Amino acid sequence: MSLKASELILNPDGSVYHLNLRPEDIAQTVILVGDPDRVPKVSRYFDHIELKKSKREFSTHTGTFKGRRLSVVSTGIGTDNIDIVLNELDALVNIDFEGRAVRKSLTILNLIRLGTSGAIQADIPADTLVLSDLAIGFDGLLHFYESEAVQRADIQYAFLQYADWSVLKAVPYVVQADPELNELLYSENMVRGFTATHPGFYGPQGRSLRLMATDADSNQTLASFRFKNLRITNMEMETAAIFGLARLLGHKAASVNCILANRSDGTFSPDPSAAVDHMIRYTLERLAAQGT
Ligand SMILES: O=P(O)(O)O[C@H]1O[C@H](CO)[C@@H](O)[C@H]1O
Ligand SMILES: O=c1cc[nH]c(=O)[nH]1
Repeated sequence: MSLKASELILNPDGSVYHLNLRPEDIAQTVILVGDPDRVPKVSRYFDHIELKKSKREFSTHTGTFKGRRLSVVSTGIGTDNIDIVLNELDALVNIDFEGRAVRKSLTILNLIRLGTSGAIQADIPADTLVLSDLAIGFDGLLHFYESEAVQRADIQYAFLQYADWSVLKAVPYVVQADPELNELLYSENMVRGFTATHPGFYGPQGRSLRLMATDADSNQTLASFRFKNLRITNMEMETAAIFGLARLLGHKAASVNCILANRSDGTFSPDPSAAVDHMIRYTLERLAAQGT
């Protein structure tokens, strides 16, 4: 069945609507960063850059690192943007734009988020690299898709009961990283994490400037939750949607987050740009060493 012009939206040059990319523009391994200014901070380590394109907050560089083709794409902030980026990256590899039809043979992308995040546990200091095994999404995005099969209902219901969750908020969903990609990225100096993905930076993450949050203790509630030996480690604004949509679309996803703030003791990284640079160099070397 042909996808209508209103559903698969293509620009006059044949590129996909928001990302402004054509199928040949992306590599099979894509690094996702929130901040468009982080894209050149990744690609400056490439052997060479073959493509630079951008539109709105979505900036893409494609090139090679130690001979391996990689793309780095900025998502901007939030899971609403992740919905666009994951659907359009998938369309680039799995939909034939000329025939406007899903391809018979599907391509699996490796999607690796390199983000910044706040820790909620006292023993995870600023500058730590957290590799997320799981994520809990408080944004509700995944519930707009048929997604029960990829949700960890056991953890979700335990959390709902524990937190006495208000029905006025979206039902949290728990989703997993790709275990193979995580093994490839992991080393002992990282912390394995269970990442909370919020639909905002202030109220949803327990910050109050002039507006009061409905639950002033929400970070403590999250930090105290236990499921078997699991605890929620850190919070940011994209990982759960990346894990959930990647699983639904058949891609592999991982999320490495550099801890900038520790919300438990109120500290902040003394040198955030050095911490982010360390995360970038670590991940690139890891990908090159493992041949992904
Ligand atoms: O540094 P990035 O990747 O943007 O990630 C974090 O930083 C932003 C908030 O400052 C949110 O996008 C959050 O997830
Ligand atoms: O506290 C923080 C730090 C970075 N990003 C977030 O979303 N929260």
